[in-house]
Amino acid sequence: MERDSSPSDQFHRYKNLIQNGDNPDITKERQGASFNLYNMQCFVYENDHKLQRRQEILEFVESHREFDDPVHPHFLNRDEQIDRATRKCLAMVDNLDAIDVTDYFDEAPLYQLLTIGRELHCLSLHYGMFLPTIQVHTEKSLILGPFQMAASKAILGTFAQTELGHGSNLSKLETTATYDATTKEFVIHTPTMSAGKWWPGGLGKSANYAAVMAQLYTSGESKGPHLFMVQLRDNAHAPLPGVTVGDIGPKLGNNANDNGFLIFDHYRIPRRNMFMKYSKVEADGTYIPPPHAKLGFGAMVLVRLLMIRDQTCQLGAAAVIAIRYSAVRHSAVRQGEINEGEGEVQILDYRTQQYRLLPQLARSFPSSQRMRSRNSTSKYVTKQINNNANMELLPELHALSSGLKAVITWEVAQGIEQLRLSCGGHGYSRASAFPDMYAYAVGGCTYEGENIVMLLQVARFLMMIAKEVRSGNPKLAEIAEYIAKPDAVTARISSWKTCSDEDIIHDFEAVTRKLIFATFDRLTTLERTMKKKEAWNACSIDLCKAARMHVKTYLVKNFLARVRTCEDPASRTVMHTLAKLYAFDLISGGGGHFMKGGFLSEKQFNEVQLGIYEMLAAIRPDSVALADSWAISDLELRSVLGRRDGNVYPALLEWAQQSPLNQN
Ligand SMILES: CCCCCCCCCCCCCCCCCC(=O)SCCNC(=O)CCNC(=O)[C@H](O)C(C)(C)COP(=O)(O)OP(=O)(O)OC[C@H]1O[C@@H](n2cnc3c(N)ncnc32)[C@H](O)[C@@H]1OP(=O)(O)O
Ligand SMILES: Cc1cc2nc3c(=O)[nH]c(=O)nc-3n(C[C@H](O)[C@H](O)[C@H](O)COP(=O)(O)OP(=O)(O)OC[C@H]3O[C@@H](n4cnc5c(N)ncnc54)[C@H](O)[C@@H]3O)c2cc1C
Repeated sequence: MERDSSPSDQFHRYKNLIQNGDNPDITKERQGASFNLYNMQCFVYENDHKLQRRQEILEFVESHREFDDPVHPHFLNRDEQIDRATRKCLAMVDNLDAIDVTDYFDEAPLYQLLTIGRELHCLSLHYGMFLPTIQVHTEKSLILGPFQMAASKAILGTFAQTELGHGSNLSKLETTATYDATTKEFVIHTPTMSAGKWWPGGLGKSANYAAVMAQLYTSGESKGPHLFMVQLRDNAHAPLPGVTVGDIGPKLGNNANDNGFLIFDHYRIPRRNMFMKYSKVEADGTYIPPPHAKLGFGAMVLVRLLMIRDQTCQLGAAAVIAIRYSAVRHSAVRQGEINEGEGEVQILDYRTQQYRLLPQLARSFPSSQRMRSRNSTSKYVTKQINNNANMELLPELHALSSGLKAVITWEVAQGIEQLRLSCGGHGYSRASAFPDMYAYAVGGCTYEGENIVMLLQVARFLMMIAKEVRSGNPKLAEIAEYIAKPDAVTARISSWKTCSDEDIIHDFEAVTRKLIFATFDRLTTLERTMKKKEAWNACSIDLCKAARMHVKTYLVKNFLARVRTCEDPASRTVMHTLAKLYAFDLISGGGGHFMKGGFLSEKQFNEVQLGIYEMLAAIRPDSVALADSWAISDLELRSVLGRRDGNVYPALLEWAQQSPLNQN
């Protein structure tokens, strides 16, 4: 169809009307901050070295043309998305010298975000689970070969555990690995349709190897799920005889990843392909059990820890976008004026808007920071296990990683949705980045352990502690010491300005303790008339509530403790208010638990509510600077709404220009 002027011409006419330079509102916000941004950023990232590394990695990526996107990824179809991600992955791993590849918590995820964006891709499982599985589960004397092959990409692997019929319940996986002592091989087989592997990332097209979880049978006996290194494709990348493999189709998000299915037909692998660091099958078929039954699940524990940090950063990025946008957006209708006649206001000035934004911003800080010390805990535990077969800390680490994974992924997904809503219509556009962020984050509620299933693992740990405390002989892990403290009758919380950190912690601990023991009592009462598993099922909603509260208490305590380490007084003051807002918001949301039995009085509850309103007002002038303290570049953010310069409207027009529908 002929037109007088193309959409592109019209666009350029608009664009010329728009002035260069940062949006004046956002500049004003920055100038009004009560703290020094650099000091705050150093606190957020622990030290200036980490901050400097962020900048160096950004500059490296920006200066390499192979990381450019000729077409904006939002406008690609699935094949093109996979091609793009694969091209980027190759460029990424060809330049690994740019980062410390062992830094899985900071440098590696940042590098990946800058090069590819928020996507699980064809190498996510290779780096995220296959390499860690080799590291954690291969005997020291044998590790070099497979590790070097995997590290150099001579082999590309995935982690194939979930099946069509079973994902959470690992004990019921159906794929079998039957040892044949005559040929010294394992026979890997898919005995039923529901035993087909389903979901592994990178399996559909990319991987040629997999760490496969299968039920081990040796000398005619079942020994439970074990891991095996299995080659799937030949040198020409065709599936090997006995292997059927393919892509499972499009999903809610992460569509650049070729999640796949896998069926084995009596497929043989050498005996040494069993990962034998902890459990073994000797040549004659003798089985040697591991020092701890659950060591085989170690790679999952590590990835849960990685996810906690990764997901929290998504919430941080979402808060940055929504806060910056709220600073440059004015409400367009007359009713929007707070004081009639004084003109339009920034939407950031609405108290309801602050209530949508600032608790999410607060939520994004504690878990990201704690993960730095969790990283050292996990290293410590791994060392203990490797050196002394000391398993004492394993249950604590399992409970903690499962609980944090469940609570944080849920809060991140909910938070991103709340922040999307706070941006009105533009939040619904993919240009905002919210849809991709949400699709990425919500996947984390399911993979690496479905959240309810994970909470129930925490509850197992808590019920065991409660039983020990009641028996008067507790051996308490550090994270559970508070469970043995004496009962508290009344809450200590008061006005946000006067109540101390100790008061807040006292109340959180007391409420969580009550919840744990109330659940424990209900469970033990039910167990008198029901089978144990039936009683557990009947109690499971309360068990999840107690587990959630335990994790939230942990997060509140750690946020407050971390704020105390901030050396810059101005930054500490703002962060302290943010930490209190975080705690008060949790109390307000969980009011039922706090007010039960009159623990928190109505007067105190009102003070909590009022405190929230006052803290929102107190943080408001610093909100853009607090968003900036995440030190996220535009390349990392990938959001038109969250641009650092605040020039949202021309950027939206420019982004829309790339729609293929505007090309003819
Ligand atoms: C440049 C490079 C760039 C690199 C960037 C890097 C960034 C990476 C980012 C990450 C990307 C990765 C993406 C990942 C994608 C998803 C992958 C998957 O989903 S994969 C698939 C993920 N799939 C899943 O996650 C499946 C989830 N399901 C499970 O994990 C298990 O079935 C279960 C835990 C639920 C039950 O276990 P089960 O044994 O069946 O049953 P019981 O309940 O009877 O428990 C008995 C006892 O065992 C105990 N215990 C249990 N586990 C552990 C442990 N780990 N430890 C210690 N203890 C443990 C438990 O406490 C209990 O103790 P007690 O009370 O008796 O004392
Ligand atoms: C994006 C994505 C990527 C993935 N990547 C991989 C991968 O690379 N490799 C891999 O092996 N897997 C992968 N998975 C699979 C993932 O690990 C599983 O989906 C997950 O572990 C949940 O298992 P399920 O799907 O069987 O859910 P189910 O266990 O069937 O859960 C369904 C419902 O049942 C409930 N439920 C289940 N068990 C219990 C219980 N004991 N008590 C109470 N409620 C229960 C759950 O809470 C949930 O509400 C991926 C999944 C996704 C979404």
